[in-house]
Amino acid sequence: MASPTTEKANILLIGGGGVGTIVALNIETGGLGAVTSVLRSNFNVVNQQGYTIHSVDHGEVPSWKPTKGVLGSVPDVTKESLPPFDYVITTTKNCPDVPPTLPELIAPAVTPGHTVIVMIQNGVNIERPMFEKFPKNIVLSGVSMIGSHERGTGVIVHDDPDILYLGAFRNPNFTDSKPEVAAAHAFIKLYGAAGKTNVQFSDDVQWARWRKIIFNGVLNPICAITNLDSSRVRLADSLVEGLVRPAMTEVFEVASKLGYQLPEDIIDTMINLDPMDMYLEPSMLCDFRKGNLMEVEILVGEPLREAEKVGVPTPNLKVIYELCKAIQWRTKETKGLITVPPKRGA
Ligand SMILES: NC(=O)C1=CN([C@@H]2O[C@H](COP(=O)(O)OP(=O)(O)OC[C@H]3O[C@@H](n4cnc5c(N)ncnc54)[C@H](OP(=O)(O)O)[C@@H]3O)[C@@H](O)[C@H]2O)C=CC1
Ligand SMILES: CC(C)(CO)C(=O)C(=O)O
Repeated sequence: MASPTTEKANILLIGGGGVGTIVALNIETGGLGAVTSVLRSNFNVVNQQGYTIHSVDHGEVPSWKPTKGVLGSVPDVTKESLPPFDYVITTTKNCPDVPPTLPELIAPAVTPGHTVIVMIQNGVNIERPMFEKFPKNIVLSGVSMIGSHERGTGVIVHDDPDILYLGAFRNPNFTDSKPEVAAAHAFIKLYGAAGKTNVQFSDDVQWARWRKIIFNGVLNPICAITNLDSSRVRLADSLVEGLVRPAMTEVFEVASKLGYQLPEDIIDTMINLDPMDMYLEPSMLCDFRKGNLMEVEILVGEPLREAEKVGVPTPNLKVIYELCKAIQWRTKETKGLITVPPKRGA
């Protein structure tokens, strides 16, 4: 487990978009961690002028940068003789169908046996490839209920308060879970130090992830496929009873078969998660509208593969998955990640 090497914990955050920026701001405001953020498309703008943040929790924050600055790529701690990072926080979109995979991306910054990896990302089974690549590291799970998006380059609009359920994934190579639980509490302390966020310990991170996947595996992709925000999905004729509820019921049954007993009213809770007058755009719809790749595999593919393993029929989820994969395929073609054979006569 990381014992901070400097007075403040030395933190690398990878992916400074909607969620990552607010995560970095929370930590810096609390004063117990010093953050370096690795950025991609917004690197030049943020490097030159900082972020412009409109936050329901932090107010108006102009020209903001983490104290250790921003980088355009993941630093290699061994080659660059850098002090080890106590924490590497992942807040990118997680798309294992597009290389590099997340473990490959973060590897140069991870010190085996020292760095605590904190995955503040949606999805189920996301820890499995992490433990394969980093068998000696602690990996924490952050299930975030925030609403925060990058609306222009370096412009973050955070309009739904930050609630984070933080706990430890079980590393199958560790016999004792105590260091993992201690690491979760240590991170909660530094994350919540500013008192601007609602961060809570989660003692069953798999349960928390299967609870949230009822929303993220169904409403999120349906919003993207239909190009409708979640309020319009709820208003649109028979879509809720015809597709949303049946597909959520399938995911509920998969979770039950796996041993995660969710509350009986979870489906209604998730359908009505956000106030109607919020017109919430879930993250997959945001990606669709920006022409970005979507987290199809960790949000829809994994629940479906689990369903197949435990023998739960999921005909609705299967159709949602195939349609999402087709959208993803189209985005990959637009981005030049795949090419099709030339049209005859062209
Ligand atoms: N937004 C929300 O309100 C919520 C999101 N979540 C989850 O949080 C996670 C983060 O989502 P969100 O903040 O919305 O995502 P965003 O797309 O807003 O931000 C992700 C950031 O990561 C960057 N990134 C991606 N790959 C790399 C890379 N290789 N190197 C450096 N930077 C990279 C992206 O850059 P680029 O612009 O170049 O792609 C982007 O700036 C996801 O798992 C999401 O499902 C959970 C709850 C709510
Ligand atoms: C549930 C919700 C909408 C916000 O926490 C989300 O997880 C997402 O946008 O992906």
